Amino acid sequence: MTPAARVEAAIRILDGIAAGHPAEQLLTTWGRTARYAGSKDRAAVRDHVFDALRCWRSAAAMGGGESGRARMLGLLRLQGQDTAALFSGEGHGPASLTEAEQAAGHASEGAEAWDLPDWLAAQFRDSLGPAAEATALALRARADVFLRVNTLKATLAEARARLADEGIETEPHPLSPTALRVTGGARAIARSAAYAEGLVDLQDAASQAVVDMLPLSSGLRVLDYCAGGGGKALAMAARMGTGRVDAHDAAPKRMADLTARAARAGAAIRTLSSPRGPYELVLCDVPCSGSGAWRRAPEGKWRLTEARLAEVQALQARILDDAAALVAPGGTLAYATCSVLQGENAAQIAGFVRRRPQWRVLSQRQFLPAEGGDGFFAAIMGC
Ligand SMILES: C[S@@+](CC[C@H](N)C(=O)[O-])C[C@H]1O[C@@H](n2cnc3c(N)ncnc32)[C@H](O)[C@@H]1O
Repeated sequence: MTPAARVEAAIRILDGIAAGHPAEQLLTTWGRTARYAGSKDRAAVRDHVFDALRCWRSAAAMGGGESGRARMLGLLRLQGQDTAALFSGEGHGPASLTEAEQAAGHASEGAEAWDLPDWLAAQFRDSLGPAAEATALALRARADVFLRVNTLKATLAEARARLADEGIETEPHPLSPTALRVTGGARAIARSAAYAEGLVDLQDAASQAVVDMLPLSSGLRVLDYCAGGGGKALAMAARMGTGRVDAHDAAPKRMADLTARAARAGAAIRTLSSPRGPYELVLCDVPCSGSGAWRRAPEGKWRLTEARLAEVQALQARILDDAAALVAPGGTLAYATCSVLQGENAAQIAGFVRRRPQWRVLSQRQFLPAEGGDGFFAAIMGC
């Protein structure tokens, strides 16, 4: 495909997103029909679509309209690309720019420049104060790819060397002693032997840093109460060395791959449908707005509503109450979100200790995207 044809494909997908269809679904459908598209074409179209989702408002402003065509035009202008060459009507690309399109478009200000809906920009300001702007702007850019070195199988140096042999370049990252930032060859990770043999796993650096905060040691009875795909359960098992982690999720299907992932990693993880306790440590990595991870999943910015956020916050409080009942006397309850919003983070924890005064907060930390990883929050509580 020509660069212009890739732009045309992205325009059609952006129109589908504006009509309410999920981006992943539209990309899959396009991929099935576009048999002429090679892997580089698919990656380029995907990048256009996700770049536009990250900059949905500012791209529309810069392109002078809300159609897929206007947003793509605005995005390319923001990126400093030659829009006349890409909108020339040639090479299966979009039709030439009209005079009106050439004259339209403006630079953004306020919530538009932050690429957030107005109500969320206000939440960012209330939650993050002086860090709000930098956080919003960081979420407009692509995320780095991070690996977690599985210390059950390799040291950091061994993993880096094995990855380098397969053309994957990495560097350590200050957020976690197990984190490697991928600086080259990211597309080769999934088919690399280092990955297949369980030396490394894909996991954001701040997600790893959350696990680093947990008081883990081998022999502890540990439960990951909201295990999902098991990223944190696997990291916990690695930290514990010989210990075992119990994993639970209200939607057990989400743990479907966990047994195979644990086997690959050499980690002892048992999935349970109704954990009984007591446990010395229970982690609740709760469902959340995902606002800290909007670089990776930018559609969330535009699909989240105030009503949905309130529902999620109520669910987080219920999960905390349920999980607390599984902790042994003197044990630890840990809470994590990939959110930067106060109502899901410090305010949620303040509400919990008000409801359950026997619990006290031992530590809590907000990780922001400006530190390199996703935005995460973690609180460790003891009773
Ligand atoms: C943020 S995700 C977990 C991600 C996972 N810990 C990881 O690191 O890969 C939150 C999970 O909580 C689960 N969940 C939702 N409601 C729950 C509940 N009431 N009890 C336990 N898990 C719940 C969801 O199904 C989802 O898999």
